Amino acid sequence: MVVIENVSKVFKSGKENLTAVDNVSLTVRRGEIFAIIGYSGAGKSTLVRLINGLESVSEGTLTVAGHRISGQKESALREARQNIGMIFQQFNLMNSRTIAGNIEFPLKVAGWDKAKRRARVQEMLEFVGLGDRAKYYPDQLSGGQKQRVGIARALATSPSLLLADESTSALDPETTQEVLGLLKKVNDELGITVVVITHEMDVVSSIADRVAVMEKGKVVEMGNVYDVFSNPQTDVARRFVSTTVKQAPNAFEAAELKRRHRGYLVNIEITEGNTGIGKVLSYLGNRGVHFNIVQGGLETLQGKSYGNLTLELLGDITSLDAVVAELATVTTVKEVRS
Ligand SMILES: Nc1ncnc2c1ncn2[C@@H]1O[C@H](COP(=O)(O)OP(=O)(O)OP(=O)(O)O)[C@@H](O)[C@H]1O
Repeated sequence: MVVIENVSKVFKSGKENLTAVDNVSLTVRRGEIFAIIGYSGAGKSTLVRLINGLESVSEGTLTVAGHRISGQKESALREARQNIGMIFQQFNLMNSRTIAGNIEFPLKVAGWDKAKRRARVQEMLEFVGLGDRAKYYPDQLSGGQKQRVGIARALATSPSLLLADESTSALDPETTQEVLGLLKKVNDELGITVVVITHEMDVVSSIADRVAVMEKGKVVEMGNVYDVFSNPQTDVARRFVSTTVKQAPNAFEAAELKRRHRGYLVNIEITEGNTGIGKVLSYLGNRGVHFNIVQGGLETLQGKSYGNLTLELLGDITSLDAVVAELATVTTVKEVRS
């Protein structure tokens, strides 16, 4: 759906060059929800603006649904953009128009006749759950409702791609989940490909199929959401994971744990695959070893768990060594050291 090949964007200001997007290559597949996550300044918004042609690429090629975006003139871009809907953090609704008027606007621009416009507006209002709000004005709606209008407006002309740039960042956690639920419905029921730009791990874990992690203009990790976040390879991905799941003890926590527990402390990784952990732990008693769970965190992504547990193992040295060796055959085991 979106094919980005070796794309860079360099902003020039005076003698300074700033590379906002640095040699990025990625493919968003038709029908998926693809997340781009990164901290402020990573280049996410610039990448989205390159996808819809609001910024021109400095290098590389970019196509959306087979339409070339890079290197095109404004007239060709206008046509390509009809296939792309976009929603924004601040909703960008026109306050002087009713909700129906906002949703109708892109249909007017696209030249739809009045009867068709009316029917489509009502259809979209029903789809986003605002069937009874047609005559309201944006100021009379909550943030979540405004974003629903934004989604209805973006989808009115039936694009095949929806770009959501920090679309839930201005919303509280509960409303965020409602809007994410609606984006999932857009994807499931209408088959629209969704690209979500975010700095929030929860957004990715709630709805995305695949993710690209951006840092300093580059994509530093990319893949299936579960694979990337259950086994992060870069510091930036690990930082995102740590916002949702407690990590293995750091040096300070390890010292504190050692002060409070006299047993042998080990941290084990939990992933969906290693069902063998339970088996090993359930036989510990037979070896004269007991355990306490003293710290840890578990999370579910795409219906699969990942995380880690810190265990205090109690028993004689030889049995402990044997147990640790056995655990090491089914998962990653690290001694907790201060
Ligand atoms: N029009 C512009 N002119 C000059 N520099 C720009 C322009 N747009 C973005 N930049 C710079 O490019 C870099 C990437 O910005 P971008 O907005 O794409 O990042 P981001 O990951 O979306 O962050 P945020 O969430 O804060 O918007 C930043 O250093 C920013 O200052």
